[in-house]
Amino acid sequence: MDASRQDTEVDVVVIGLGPGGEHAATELARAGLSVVGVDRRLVGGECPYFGCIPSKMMIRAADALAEARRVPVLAGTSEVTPDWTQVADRIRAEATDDWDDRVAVERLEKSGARFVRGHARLAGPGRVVVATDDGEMSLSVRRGVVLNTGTEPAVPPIDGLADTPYWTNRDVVRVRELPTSLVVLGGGAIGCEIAQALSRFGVEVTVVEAGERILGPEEPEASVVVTAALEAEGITVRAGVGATTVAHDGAFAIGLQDGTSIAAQALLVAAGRRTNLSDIGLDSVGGDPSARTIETDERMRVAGVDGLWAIGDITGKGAFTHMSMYQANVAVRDLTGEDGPWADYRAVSRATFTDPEVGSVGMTEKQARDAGLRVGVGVAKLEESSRGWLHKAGSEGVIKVVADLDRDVLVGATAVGPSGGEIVGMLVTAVHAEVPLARLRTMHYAYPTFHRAIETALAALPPRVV
Ligand SMILES: Cc1cc2nc3c(=O)[nH]c(=O)nc-3n(C[C@H](O)[C@H](O)[C@H](O)COP(=O)(O)OP(=O)(O)OC[C@H]3O[C@@H](n4cnc5c(N)ncnc54)[C@H](O)[C@@H]3O)c2cc1C
Ligand SMILES: NC(=O)c1ccc[n+]([C@@H]2O[C@H](COP(=O)([O-])OP(=O)(O)OC[C@H]3O[C@@H](n4cnc5c(N)ncnc54)[C@H](O)[C@@H]3O)[C@@H](O)[C@H]2O)c1
Repeated sequence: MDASRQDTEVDVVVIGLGPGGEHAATELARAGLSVVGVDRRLVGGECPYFGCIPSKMMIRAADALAEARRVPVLAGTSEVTPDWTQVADRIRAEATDDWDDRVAVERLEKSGARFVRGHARLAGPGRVVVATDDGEMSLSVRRGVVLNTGTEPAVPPIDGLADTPYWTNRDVVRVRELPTSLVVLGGGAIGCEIAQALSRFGVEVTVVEAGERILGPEEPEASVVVTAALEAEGITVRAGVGATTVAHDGAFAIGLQDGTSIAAQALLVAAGRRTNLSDIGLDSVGGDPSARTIETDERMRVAGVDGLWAIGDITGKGAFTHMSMYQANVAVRDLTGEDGPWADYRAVSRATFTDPEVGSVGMTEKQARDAGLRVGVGVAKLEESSRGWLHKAGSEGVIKVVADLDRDVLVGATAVGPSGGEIVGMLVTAVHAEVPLARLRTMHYAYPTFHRAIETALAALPPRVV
């Protein structure tokens, strides 16, 4: 069938069905709008098939190994024999259906939305063209287009790299046989999480980070603790040095800026993401196809373009699944005529699932100082808390709170340690709801919990400036 003759009229087209796009299409259809959702790959996007879910399955398994290896410190002896087959099988069977999105497509269609697989692009105001296997489909849009086109792995222009069989996150989640050695290029969230998981399965891992420290966007205290933890497990962390050459001749040889070279059986490129904005026809509506991110207002409307919304990683507000879903809800409220609440980014939270885990919310100390706030900082070491001392093996961590001393509220916080991403939860509430410091200092903190160290960090804050 030649689909080019079709010219379907719909209320909303969602281009890209990452977590936010899938959610928005579903909710808009449930609200009674006629919706077409388009994806050129898999419904659900990066998170369920190549990102959060398979990587966290690796991490869950790797953490079980690490915990078993801690038995000799606390409870006797243990013998651990890692088997990657279980992880590879679980990723196929439980997470990705072997990278088949049939269930997600059915779920979407059940909501009343129509799904089209193909590459979509804007073709002027109120018009979307989709290139499908059956030809071109033209859609005329009454209410609006929601962009949720997400990202691709960014591959740095390193001499020789493009010609080698390097991995990105999309390859490593499919690995059935682990290599004996691995270089991870990039010490961000992806690099650190995967490096530690594979190392715990016996792979010899080196992390190469061009920036001065791994987990650069987090507080420096978090980088210090995580670097020490990775190194204690035998991972080599080479921070402050970029790769200049890559060659492959059976094995990889990675040349670094300082003249040294690392040999490894596999190479994972985890050097950031490239947003999918260049090939979606932004110029046809007056947008900039060369932009790295797309500017949106508090309702997720694209600045300066009528009838266009954008959500998810492409908005540059935090490349997280929960951000994509949050923004989807905002866009749905706007498209269905609700009166907010609109997007608020004061208390964006995130968790990096290394062990120790890094949970954080709001501003770092540097961001708060750069914003001109009168900043106070309180720090407590987790291993010095009662729970940390009891926990013993694997108790390293830190709680850091960042206060605006003029307003007497927290504007940011970081919890590094066992379950750091869970501990930070109460601090997310404190930042979001602007709970006065006096209240936080005088509430109950159960003994002996990890979160009780928050009370110690708060006590270390300087007094309010009046
Ligand atoms: C290894 C890894 C681990 C991660 N772990 C976490 C985590 O633990 N927690 C967390 O919150 N986040 C995590 N993330 C980030 C998370 O995956 C993303 O933030 C999340 O997927 C949201 O992305 P998105 O909604 O912007 O779109 P994406 O998930 O990137 O999806 C975009 C979709 O748009 C489609 N598309 C693009 N262009 C077009 C077009 N022109 N036409 C049709 N379709 C198109 C793509 O095929 C894709 O399906 C991780 C990412 C990676 C890579
Ligand atoms: N737990 C989570 O929430 C989670 C987990 C993984 C990914 N993510 C999201 O996915 C996004 C992408 O993750 P990422 O880790 O790829 O990106 P990132 O931008 O966080 O980190 C990439 C790192 O690679 C380094 N780098 C860049 N070029 C390099 C080079 N040539 N040599 C050496 N180092 C180089 C950068 O300095 C940076 O530290 C993140 O922004 C994050 O929001 C979230």
